[in-house]
Amino acid sequence: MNTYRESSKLLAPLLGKKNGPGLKALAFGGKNKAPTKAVFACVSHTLRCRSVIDSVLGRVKGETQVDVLKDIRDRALGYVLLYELLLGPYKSIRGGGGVKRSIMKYEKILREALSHLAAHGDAATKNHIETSTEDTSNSSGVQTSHWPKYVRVNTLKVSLETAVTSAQSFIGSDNVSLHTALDNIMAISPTVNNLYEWDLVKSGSVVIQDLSSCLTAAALAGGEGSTHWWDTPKMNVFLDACAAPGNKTTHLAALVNQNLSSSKSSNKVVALDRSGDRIKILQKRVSLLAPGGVVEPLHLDFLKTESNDSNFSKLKAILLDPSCSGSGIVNSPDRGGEEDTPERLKSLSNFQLLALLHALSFPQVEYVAYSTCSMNNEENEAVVSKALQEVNEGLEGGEVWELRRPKVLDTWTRRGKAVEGLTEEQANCLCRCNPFEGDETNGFFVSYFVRAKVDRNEEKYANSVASNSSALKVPMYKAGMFKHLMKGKGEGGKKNKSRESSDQSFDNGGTKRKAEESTSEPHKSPKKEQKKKTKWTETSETSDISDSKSSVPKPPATKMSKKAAKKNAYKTKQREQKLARLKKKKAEAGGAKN
Ligand SMILES: C[S@@+](CC[C@H](N)C(=O)[O-])C[C@H]1O[C@@H](n2cnc3c(N)ncnc32)[C@H](O)[C@@H]1O
Repeated sequence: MNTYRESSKLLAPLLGKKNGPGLKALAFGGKNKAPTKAVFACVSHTLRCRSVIDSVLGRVKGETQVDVLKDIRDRALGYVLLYELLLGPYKSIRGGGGVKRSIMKYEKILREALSHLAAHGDAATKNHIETSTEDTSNSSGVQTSHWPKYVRVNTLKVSLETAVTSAQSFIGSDNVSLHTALDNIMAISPTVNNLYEWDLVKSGSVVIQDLSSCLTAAALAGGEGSTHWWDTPKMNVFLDACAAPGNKTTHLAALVNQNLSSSKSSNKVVALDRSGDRIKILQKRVSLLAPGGVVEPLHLDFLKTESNDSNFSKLKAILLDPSCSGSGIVNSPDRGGEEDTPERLKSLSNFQLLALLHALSFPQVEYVAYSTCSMNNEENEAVVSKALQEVNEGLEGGEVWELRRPKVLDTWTRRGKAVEGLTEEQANCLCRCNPFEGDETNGFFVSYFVRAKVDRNEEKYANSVASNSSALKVPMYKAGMFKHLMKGKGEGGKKNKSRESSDQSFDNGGTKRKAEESTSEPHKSPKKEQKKKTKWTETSETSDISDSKSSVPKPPATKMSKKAAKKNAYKTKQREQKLARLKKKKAEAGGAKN
């Protein structure tokens, strides 16, 4: 469902009429299906703030002769989006579309008009503006308004230094810091509202992306620390198995193509998604963020891929960020009131396990990173534990998949849980983010697997943030460091006036996600659940995901000696047994859909 469109449908008859049925009567009194909680809330807030929106539009017209809604046919949608942009909990429009673009052209003058009314308007207007921004907690109950906004520097297009200098001049040095967790991530003051107007955002040179969503590609590319196994003369291929809208894909492409030795050819990320609509979004993002062939989008079901596919001959590593419950996403009201039922979780975790086992079954693959933006053990540690157990049963000859602590995330403090089947040591290899316990990110989970034949490298990894910070004279981010800038704007002040979201969906992509896509959260639910899910886009970007019927991965054909052939026959038998188990699981997974 598309929340903005649904809201505009409900709002339209209420905008024109003075004497007609009210919102509740329209919403719940007719023959139509009752609106979702999110749609009802959106319309009721828009109606409550309508007089403020009209005053803003009036002032803009008076001052600049611009009629913001003039070219917008669906006026109700215009009001909904204006409410979201100026007065809603996130002060931004999630998702993309033509109406958003028409409105965003005037964002600056609209905000100026609102500020003027907040300072000089009549008492009723001031009261409306104030009360609309008072509650800074979102539907999950987590206070996010003090979180920094995370900006990933897209090193395929711009250097960190250029991005920092540009940020300092666009939004002011006081608002800019480098996050200490990873290289090339800026933490921007939450008081900054106009990131989408920044040239570097528009050109894709930097990406607004939640820090948590940057962990997966970082783990895969930097798991072995600064020993970059992918910096070989020949191209290495990475697979992003569930890639759309492409935040992690483009991040990975940037990571594995930076600081390459001069004789090195580019590395490539093959990006799969089984949703036709979503792969189109990914293609758009790739052309902006990672042009030049370093990403190859493919509309394919990962579960139906085979390891001997010609696309995968140079494949070494897989990033797997499959559909999940999204229970870690706290800065999106889409989550409001949604319950993860046991059936839904079971279906999701079955699919996640299948996908992870499939990734681990590619004989040429040596590294796998598996992540979700879920808080549930069932989708995280339990999947990892079952996958390890299952995959290693079928392997022989000293080969074993093992969990490793990604070196690039060595200093990350929140670790995984030692659920059944995992030791404390293994749990310590896993990374989690928990906004309910104070982390300033969405909830997230990352695991990193390595084929044990790969030599251990005990090098201690240290990222470059400290040296970048001193070279560029930009501070390193410390939790709460922007609080003094928020006096009177959020929970730091007496009244909670700002509830800027960290805007990270695209990851919460770009699609959260964001520039356009970044805002239409890519996550994820099984097909039947998807109907219930809220999409904050003007145009529905539905998934065409069909029931996954995975085909069995086949080992690649190779020439071999008699001994090797015998060994291979044994391996094949083992693999067949494993695949039979997989198939059985899959049959049990049944309706496990996106
Ligand atoms: C959580 S989203 C991925 C978000 C993405 N990694 C990012 O950071 O932008 C999961 C994606 O997996 C896709 N998907 C689900 N099942 C799939 C399958 N069997 N094969 C390929 N893609 C699949 C969904 O369409 C969805 O786009």
